[in-house]
Amino acid sequence: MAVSDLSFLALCALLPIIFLIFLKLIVRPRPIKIPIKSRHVLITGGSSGIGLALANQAAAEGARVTILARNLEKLEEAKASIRLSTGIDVAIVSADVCDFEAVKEAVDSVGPIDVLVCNQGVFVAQELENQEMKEIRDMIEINLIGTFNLVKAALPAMKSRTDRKPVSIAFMSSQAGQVGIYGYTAYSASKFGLRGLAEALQQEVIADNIHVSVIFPPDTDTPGLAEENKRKPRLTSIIAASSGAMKADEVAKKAWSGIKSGSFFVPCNLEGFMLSVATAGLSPQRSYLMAFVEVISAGLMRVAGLCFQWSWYGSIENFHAQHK
Ligand SMILES: NC(=O)C1=CN([C@@H]2O[C@H](COP(=O)(O)OP(=O)(O)OC[C@H]3O[C@@H](n4cnc5c(N)ncnc54)[C@H](OP(=O)(O)O)[C@@H]3O)[C@@H](O)[C@H]2O)C=CC1
Ligand SMILES: CCCCCCCCCCCCCCCC(=O)[C@@H](N)CO
Repeated sequence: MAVSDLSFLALCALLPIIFLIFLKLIVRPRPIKIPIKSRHVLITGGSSGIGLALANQAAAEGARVTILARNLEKLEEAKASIRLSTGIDVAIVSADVCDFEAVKEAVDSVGPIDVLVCNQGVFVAQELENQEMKEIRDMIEINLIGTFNLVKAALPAMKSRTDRKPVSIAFMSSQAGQVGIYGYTAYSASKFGLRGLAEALQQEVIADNIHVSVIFPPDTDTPGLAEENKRKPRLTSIIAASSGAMKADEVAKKAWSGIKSGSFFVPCNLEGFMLSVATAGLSPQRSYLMAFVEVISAGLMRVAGLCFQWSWYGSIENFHAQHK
């Protein structure tokens, strides 16, 4: 092999390293750890499904947990089930996230929060044409406006805490908050909204050492999903099946590991990882490695995304052909 060939090879090997150094200069660094042991964690929608799994795991890790939801009986049941599995008592508080005054009162009554997980949510899959305005309003009100109410109520105390330890605000979005899916016009709008809220909020609160995370789960086995499945458009199920379903415990595990490392995007499975890379846009990124993966695979991920779209539009076409 000639010397020039060797130096060319060496350059090829060096390029990624040079590129990583360049990324290190432009990506704002600081790996971070947000411990939850002995800290106060408020989980909304903590009486069922993913929220209950989040509460269970946080309690097991030694966090002081409060769960918030509307129905007091369901909250009591959740509290009893967490005690049964962990031997630990969580605090419960009943409030409707749509009512700002009630949220403020609830948040003030539970004391300063270190980790706020806005997980409450409702979902009814239906073509926009067939969906009631009431269902559309509920999804926007509970999933999006309710989250604004929570952040507005909790932020003042979070900002004025005296220790400067890192704290977190996390939002439960959905893979349907990264890509629009048939049957989810209102739901996707509410979940895409959370991303906008999160991106802007992160810039506003970074100086207070508050770290924002957005979690994007696929279909997850919960009471909410069982209810949704009773009347789901066939095409919604077909398209959503592109991403493998998960158990609530698995989603909670991914969510906690993302929140604790201060990750902005928290995908939950392989498809979710691909989706997060494909939709990285101008989202913040604190991991050089992930930034590197995003940059070098951007083109390829666009191709993969187009293949998915191609297959989804194929399913839609087939469906209409069969139902003419
Ligand atoms: N399951 C899935 O397939 C997926 C779910 N997600 C998201 O994860 C989150 C949790 O979903 P999941 O566990 O399935 O839902 P569940 O329906 O099982 O639980 C929803 C929780 O939210 C609470 N809640 C609903 N409305 C309000 C309200 N107005 N004020 C306060 N609390 C409220 C419920 O309690 P109560 O009714 O008593 O108020 C309950 O605790 C949602 O944001 C959902 O969009 C994301 C992707 C997939
Ligand atoms: C670049 C390649 C990316 C490939 C992956 C594409 C997969 C998209 C699947 C979207 C599934 C949406 C599920 C919504 C779940 C949900 O929120 C409801 N159950 C209501 O809660």
